[in-house]
Amino acid sequence: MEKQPRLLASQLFLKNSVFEVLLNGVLLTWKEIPANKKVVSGSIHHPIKGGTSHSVSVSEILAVRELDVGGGTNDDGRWQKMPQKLTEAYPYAFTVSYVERARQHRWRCSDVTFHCSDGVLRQQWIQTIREQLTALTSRPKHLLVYINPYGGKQQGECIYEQKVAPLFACASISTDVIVTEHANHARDHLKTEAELKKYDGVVCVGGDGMFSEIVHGLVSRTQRDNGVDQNSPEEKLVPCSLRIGIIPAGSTDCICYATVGINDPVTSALHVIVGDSQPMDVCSVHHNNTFLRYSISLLGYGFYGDVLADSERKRWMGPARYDFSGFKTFLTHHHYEGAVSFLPATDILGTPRDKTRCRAGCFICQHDGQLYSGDSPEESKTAPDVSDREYEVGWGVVRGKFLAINAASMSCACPRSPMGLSPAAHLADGTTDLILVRKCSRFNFLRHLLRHTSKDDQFDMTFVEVHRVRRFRFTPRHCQNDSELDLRENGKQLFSQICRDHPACSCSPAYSSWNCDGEILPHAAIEVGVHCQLIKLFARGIEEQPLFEDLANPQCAL
Ligand SMILES: CCCCCCCCCCCCC/C=C/[C@@H](O)[C@H](COP(=O)(O)O)NC(=O)CCCCC
Ligand SMILES: Nc1ncnc2c1ncn2[C@@H]1O[C@H](COP(=O)(O)OP(=O)(O)O)[C@@H](O)[C@H]1O
Ligand SMILES: [Ca+2]
Repeated sequence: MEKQPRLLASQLFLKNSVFEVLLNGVLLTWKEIPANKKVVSGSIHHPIKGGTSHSVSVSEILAVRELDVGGGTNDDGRWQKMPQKLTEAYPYAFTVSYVERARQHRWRCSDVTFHCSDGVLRQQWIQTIREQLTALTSRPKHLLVYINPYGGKQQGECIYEQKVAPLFACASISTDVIVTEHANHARDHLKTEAELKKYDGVVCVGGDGMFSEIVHGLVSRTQRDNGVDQNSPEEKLVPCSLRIGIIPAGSTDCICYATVGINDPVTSALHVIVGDSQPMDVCSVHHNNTFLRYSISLLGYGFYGDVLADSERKRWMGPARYDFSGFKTFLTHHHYEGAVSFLPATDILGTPRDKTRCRAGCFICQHDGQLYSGDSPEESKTAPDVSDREYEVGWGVVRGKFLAINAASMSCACPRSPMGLSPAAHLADGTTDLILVRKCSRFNFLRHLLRHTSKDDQFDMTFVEVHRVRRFRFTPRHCQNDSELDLRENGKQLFSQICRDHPACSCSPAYSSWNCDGEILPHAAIEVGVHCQLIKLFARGIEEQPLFEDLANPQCAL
């Protein structure tokens, strides 16, 4: 028979008042007892009306610890200031640390200290709370942490030491920390060396590029361990068992923002500690049956590829490099010619034009994720050659000149674009939103881009189309074969020569690059497939905000 959680109810002191404190296995509640209704002996629960009350889910309690009232410090060594009368009459105290929700999806760690006159009662409380925390099996106990010291504003180590490590210690999580020494250090360590069995998860301190390293390391390791060939675009990949936590310390941090709702290291650390789990789709990118990269957020050709290529040369500017290169790329207004063929996701709930958003516990992700087993008839269809594609059942093809070709496997919301590139995209539905922006005037493109920063619909424009797809391919007009890279290099030289000779020329180069989660891909011709729920994050998706956030405090729900 399943063991029932112990129910505990006592009258305990908190800040000069008596509180009725109740622990029932799901919630810890404390409610102030009006002065005329006190039952001082009380370990029996009496429902009492009136007074302030608080309620915390046991799943959001971080830790409980004894407080040494006499010495004035708790077992963290932190100084506790307490009224003398209280410490004399009720010398036994314990502190509960728990998650408190603040504004805009921010989480904070709060402490509440209860006092009593009986040492046995205090032990009973501490032990019972610890038992209930131990029963929460989804919580990590041992984590492998990678810090990129050069991401974003180069604050990764400091953010981790000051904001995150103390919280992990408070929650009794042990860590092995690696500060990376070069690009791909984390990826290669995960791929070949790391003793993954020792850990309950991996934590990444950095930006989207660093997260991408961790994903590449974990996914490649999992495929190798399971004998799966990543070079085959049709291969069904094996999901990774370890969850990944992101402590945002990069420039865009869009994966953190779109899965938590805010880029805040403390909030992210708390999501790791409570053991949240959010499945995520991953796109695989291939060229000529050779694996290139995985993408979790944005795969962008044209505008976002050019912004990235330009911004990489300006890393010294920090996150501001994207604003500079974004503006410059907008002015250059290059377009690129090619054919995009895609396999629409027809069997799913949801479209890219929906008004509903992917939120914590998303029904569409649950429904579409289950439906997508990888064996569906659509999935087994291979991409035909581009010349045949319009005639192939199920596949669509669009040819033309594009300012941007973007595939957003999730909303790609970030502080620059709070709704994201595809506001209705889902984290774990097995699809990506393919956004095609055809050549248009600078003015119209600016209107489209500006809509990324507002609530207006960026797809409601004649030169923009969006498709929710399972697979797609891009073939640039001027090359359809293996020698693409050579052509590309020669083409660049040729083009720059022509443009040097004709400075006023407004023609576009033949190729852009792909921006793959902030990393540049060298090939223009790619084939992309979505792998539903291949990885899991220590996150839960963005929580719905209370209707009147200013007034509503979910901690005071009683
Ligand atoms: C001229 C007005 C332009 C206004 C456009 C604003 C739209 C911004 C949308 C940003 C979407 C970002 C998608 C996420 C991409 C990241 O993976 C990538 C790498 O991040 P990180 O490793 O943390 O540096 N970031 C980018 O590619 C930056 C794109 C910024 C474009 C202005
Ligand atoms: N120690 C290191 N030195 C140099 N580059 C690194 C190091 N560790 C990781 N990187 C690389 O830095 C790049 C950017 O990292 P990221 O954390 O995403 O910062 P940002 O958001 O500023 O781009 C990634 O491509 C990653 O591979
Ligand atoms: Ca998706």
